[in-house]
Amino acid sequence: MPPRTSFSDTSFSDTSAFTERAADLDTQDPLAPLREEFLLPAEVRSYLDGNSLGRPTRAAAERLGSFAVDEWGARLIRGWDESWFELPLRLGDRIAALTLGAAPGQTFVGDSTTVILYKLIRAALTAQPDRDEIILDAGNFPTDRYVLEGIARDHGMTLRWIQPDPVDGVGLDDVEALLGERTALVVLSHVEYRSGHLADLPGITAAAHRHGALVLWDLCHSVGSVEIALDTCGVDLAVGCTYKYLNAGPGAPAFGYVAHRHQESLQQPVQGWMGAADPFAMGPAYQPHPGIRRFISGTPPVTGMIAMESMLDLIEKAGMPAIRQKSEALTGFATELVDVLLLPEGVRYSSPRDPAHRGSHITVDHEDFGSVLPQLWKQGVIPDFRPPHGLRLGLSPLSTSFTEVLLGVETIRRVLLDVRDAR
Ligand SMILES: Cc1ncc(COP(=O)(O)O)c(C=O)c1O
Ligand SMILES: Nc1c(O)cccc1C(=O)C[C@H](N)C(=O)O
Repeated sequence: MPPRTSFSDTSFSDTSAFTERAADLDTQDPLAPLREEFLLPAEVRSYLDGNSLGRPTRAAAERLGSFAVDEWGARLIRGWDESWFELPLRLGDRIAALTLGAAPGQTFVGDSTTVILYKLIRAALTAQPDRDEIILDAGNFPTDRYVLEGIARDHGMTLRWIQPDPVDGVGLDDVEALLGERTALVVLSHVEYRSGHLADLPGITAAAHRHGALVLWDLCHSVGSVEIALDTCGVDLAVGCTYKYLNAGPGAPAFGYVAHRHQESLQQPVQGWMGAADPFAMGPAYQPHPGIRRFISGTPPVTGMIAMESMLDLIEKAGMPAIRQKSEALTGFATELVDVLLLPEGVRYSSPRDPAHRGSHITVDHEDFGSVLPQLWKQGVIPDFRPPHGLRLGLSPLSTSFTEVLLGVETIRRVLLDVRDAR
């Protein structure tokens, strides 16, 4: 029998239909073999949190061990000359080529997302002393908002807040309504961390430029799951974390992107020795390195970068178009399941219904989800929770199967009913 195109004709009692459909989707998935490249511990029955922390690849686990023994252990300080010094820019260029649509020499790896946000925002403002307004949105991730609040406080900037639709996020009109000749910078997330809404990056970037403003995009929830074209769209600045869909491991350093046309004119505020023109000259005064390296500050976190190379290999093998296609299929399947299994139990959507308008996660709401989550984790089903009542299903395209999604949503339904019955 051909796989069903939807569950609209299926009652929950026919769970075999769901199981059969999930199995068919996994069989037909051209990227399914790549899932075996990840560590898949049996007790994790359904991992739905790759947009917080991606699974490790098997190769990363092995690579971390050999790095400790063969490089750190055997080469010691010689490792810096042999490979580590170039790592931030070599990995930056790889991330750029594979996931950002960016030419070489514009992307570096190092620091946390928060610290790079601070450095690039400060650099953008210093370059525009005659502009004193920043556009941001109340739905952005807290670290973005907190960094901007601190900079506004310390440097006399006015924050122009967008109050976005909780599901449909920041729209072009929202930004255009606040743009003006005093706008220095627009700071937004490409994919919204709670709803998963996918912003109109090209349109908003062009609108900001029409008013002479710069744009900084936070790519944490899009890099590695959504196709991005920073150079083509004329993006000025971008930042993204590597521990979500780039599977670089907890606390792995972020990347920063600075378009070539800005590099000479931007001065980043944490001018450390590793961003100097000749770090080991240890000269009397700071002279910035002529290229993207000037945005590095101190010693880059080499150990934290080791794991990401093997994930970049998998992304290179799969290609971002196929990865995005799998992502849309996974979130599309998840919404089909939510429609049949969860909406009847009072669960509500907090994400756009159209896969083209969202990243690789969806959020559903119910007042009991705060109590449901711990039970799910105990049963090896691992989404995460975002206030006030949101269960977030993060579907990493290369490491998530359709069967895993079905198991997850079915378990969410069962635990939700158990929690309700226990009252
Ligand atoms: C949009 C966004 N920005 C930034 C961060 C995190 O910043 P950091 O890596 O500095 O904790 C996250 C979550 O990890 C995020 O979702
Ligand atoms: N980034 C995180 C972290 O470093 C530790 C624990 C959790 C997280 C997160 O999931 C935050 C993430 N950016 C979010 O979208 O909520």
